[in-house]
Amino acid sequence: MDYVSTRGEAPSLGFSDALLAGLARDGGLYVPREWPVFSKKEIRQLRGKSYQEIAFTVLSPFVEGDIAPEEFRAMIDEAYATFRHPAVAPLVQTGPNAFVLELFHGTTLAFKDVAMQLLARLMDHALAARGERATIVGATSGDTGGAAIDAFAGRERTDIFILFPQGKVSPVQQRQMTTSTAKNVHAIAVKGNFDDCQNLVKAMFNDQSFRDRMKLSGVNSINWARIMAQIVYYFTSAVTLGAPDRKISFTVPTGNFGDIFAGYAAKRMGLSIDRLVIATNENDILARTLKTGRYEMRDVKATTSPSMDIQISSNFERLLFEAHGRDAGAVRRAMDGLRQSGAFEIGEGALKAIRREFRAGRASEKQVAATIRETLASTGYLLDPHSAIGVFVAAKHEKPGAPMVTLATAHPAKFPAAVKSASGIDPALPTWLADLMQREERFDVLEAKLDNVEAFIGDHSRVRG
Ligand SMILES: Cc1ncc(COP(=O)(O)O)c(C=O)c1O
Ligand SMILES: N[C@@H](CCOP(=O)(O)O)C(=O)O
Repeated sequence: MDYVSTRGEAPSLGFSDALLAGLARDGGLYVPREWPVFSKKEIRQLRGKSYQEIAFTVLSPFVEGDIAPEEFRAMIDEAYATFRHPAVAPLVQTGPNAFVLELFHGTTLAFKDVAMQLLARLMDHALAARGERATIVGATSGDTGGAAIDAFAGRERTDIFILFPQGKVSPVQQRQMTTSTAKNVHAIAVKGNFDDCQNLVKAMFNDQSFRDRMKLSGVNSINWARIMAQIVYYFTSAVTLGAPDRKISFTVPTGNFGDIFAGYAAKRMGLSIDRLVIATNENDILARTLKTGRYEMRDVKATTSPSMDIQISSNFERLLFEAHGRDAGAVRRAMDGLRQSGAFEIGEGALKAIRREFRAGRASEKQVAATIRETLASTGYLLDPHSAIGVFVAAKHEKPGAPMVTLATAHPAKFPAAVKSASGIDPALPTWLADLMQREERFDVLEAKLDNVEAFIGDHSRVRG
């Protein structure tokens, strides 16, 4: 399988090169040249299989020609052995047709662990094969950073630099990033918001000489391998609920559009998905875009779901590419508009294509708190604020008799203040993190300026240009 850039001006690459590249050299995002498609019979055969077996079957076409099957299987087994639940991503029924898909049984209690544990192993494998090292950079609104630091800590071939917005992540999220004792880990508090952090990461990738000198690689969902790994749980949950002989809908708490784009990919691969519902918090740029056809940035509001406090939703670019029939010129024009004026219009045809596949809704801060409280009262289930946004929006898009799965993207203990204020319950961290808040912190604070961040990374990375 090879990968093409959404902006059409970078060379197409094989899997491992796309993995190490992160962002394409033309600023675009890599997508597979074509979607592998599974027949109904092949999907039916996934029933009753383990998460690891399904991951191997579903993901193999994406790495074919690049990674030997037995090596890929070993990476999958090792990655998911870090999960604390035998099913990796169990389904929990919360209503007659309502389910939550728990994606928070990994080491850092958010869905990011699912992809990040595999990504770290894939990168080690690709770097070892080339005898190279890499400097990993990532931007986080709270969860990607912790998951990446956990997955890459102590790895010989990589140094990792995570930019998080100072004062805008939960205390648990911050500690997960700042208490690592591994020498290859660097947590950086940026004086700005998540979009500033993400812009800095993209700017470093677009600075070709810095990129080459530092051998930059990325762990955000701009990296195709992140999306790829997230496709698996749509398959595992859908076949459990009767796919391919029944259509399943999914509601996804959405920020950077990576998780829901993985659902779209699963559908393109033949999975019988009915509705794909985008759920946003008060930073509702995606819900507004679906309604009006205009993607228009506004100021970011701080909410109780900080991981979704995002305006520049990176993976929407991958959807635009598909919705425009893979016309890279149309994507370039939209992205130029976004850079120049903070907005772009989606043409009628593309908008129609997007609306055919997606619905969207938003939850206000009051609605999030009420959903946490009411779900607890009616089912005994305690949601984190991000998952609560999903459950609130899902309820508005359920169809009688059709299963609706909401992705539960984080454990409530990552956001104890918001959960306690909504429900009265103080959710406890699991035993392996019980002393997290007593661990010593280590991080640097930098202005949101490209020169400062590049100088810091240049001084601290073991990759020397
Ligand atoms: C807990 C949680 N829920 C939802 C999201 C949104 O996911 P995505 O950015 O893939 O849309 C994030 C951050 O990405 C998150 O950390
Ligand atoms: N919500 C994310 C933001 C970054 O998203 P990513 O999926 O592109 O890595 C976070 O928690 O950091």
